[in-house]
Amino acid sequence: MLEKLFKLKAHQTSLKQEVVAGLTTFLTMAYIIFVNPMMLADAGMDHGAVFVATCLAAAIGCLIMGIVANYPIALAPGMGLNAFFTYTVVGEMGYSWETALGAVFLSGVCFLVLSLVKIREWIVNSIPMSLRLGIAAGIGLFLALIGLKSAGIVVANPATLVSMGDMTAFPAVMAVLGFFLIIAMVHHGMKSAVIVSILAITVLGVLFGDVQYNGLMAMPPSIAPTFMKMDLSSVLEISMLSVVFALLFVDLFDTSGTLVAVAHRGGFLDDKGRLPRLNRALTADSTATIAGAMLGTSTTTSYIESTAGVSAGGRTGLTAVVVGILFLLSLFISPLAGMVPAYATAGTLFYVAILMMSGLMHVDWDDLTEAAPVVVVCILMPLTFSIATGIAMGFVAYAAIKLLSGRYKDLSLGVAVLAVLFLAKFIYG
Ligand SMILES: Nc1ncnc2[nH]cnc12
Repeated sequence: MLEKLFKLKAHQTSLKQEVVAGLTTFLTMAYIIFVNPMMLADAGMDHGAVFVATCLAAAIGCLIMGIVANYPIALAPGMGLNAFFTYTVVGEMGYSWETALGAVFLSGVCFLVLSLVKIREWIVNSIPMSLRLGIAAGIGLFLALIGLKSAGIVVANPATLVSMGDMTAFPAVMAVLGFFLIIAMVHHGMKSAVIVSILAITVLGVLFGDVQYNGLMAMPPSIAPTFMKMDLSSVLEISMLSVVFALLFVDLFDTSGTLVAVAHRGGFLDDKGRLPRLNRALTADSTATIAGAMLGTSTTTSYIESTAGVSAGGRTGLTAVVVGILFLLSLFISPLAGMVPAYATAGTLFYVAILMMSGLMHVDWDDLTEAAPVVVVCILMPLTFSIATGIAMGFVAYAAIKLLSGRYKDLSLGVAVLAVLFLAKFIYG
């Protein structure tokens, strides 16, 4: 049956190879089980319920991707997208988390429709590569800042805006240690580096009496506080539509970039550089977002960490199915998830920042008209504490710079229209 469903022989793989690949991918992305509930709890959501929603949304995404699209690509609620949900939509714009979940739901439905009618490809292709790279890197810097702030390493300063916190305080020391541990372990090829670092720092927290030990395993907590709590009543307001648009937009870039990167690593692209069964992969992605919003989590997306499993030999959807099953089993480790302190995951955020910034090497730094908008996005995204603002400023900068430099041919209609819309939003609010 496995052979019929996943065509293991045709993909020159075996059950054992796929299970090892699935375990590898899971270990590299399992940090989301700890980070996501912590991040969404900042938006006022129930930690236990989000923990369950995170595991279930990831499992649903992985199982659909594996069984329907037959790709070794795993999904989970995305970093960056969860920060946008908590700090921009709820924190800055003041919407309730229920309304924000409604916006996630609607963005998932729009993504599904766009994928089915193939407009998605046109939108993504009309965005210049430099802006796509800049957006990924900017999200990375944004995550790094969140990590530094949560560990007390970067603190507010009325004179200079920000400055260094108390580096001898326990959380700061632990965060730095966790980060160094990850880098050293990754350097030595340890696939489980991130999760080992999170657990090691949590154990130190318990040993030093900073974290209370609550046990490791238990029946899953109730999902009732977030299940079907999304509120769709205000998502049709004009200001909310821009949130839906931003969520859709960020997910669009995120997913496209991730799918291409993973497919590239696995050799799944055809001779024209296209991904076969792309629509099935996108359908899995958007369906998982819709299911995640109903369960109680921010946007679910394809994970770049899937490249770890592909490097370990994962070639078919069976890898993703193994990851999905492991996320289901994770439902039983909620006491451990509840114990992990913020400083144990701060190093992880910084590490993800490094992964997301690596694309900057492909920017044409000799062409100022390409490099300048990239830097605008990268700097403004963390400093305005908003992914959406960073993206919008990048588009405006790109269009203005290309126009003033006389490089009209580089300016596609899509970018020009978006730049005008973003500019209007800055002016009229
Ligand atoms: N938003 C995201 N996109 C791709 N891979 C990720 N890994 C963690 N967050 C991710």
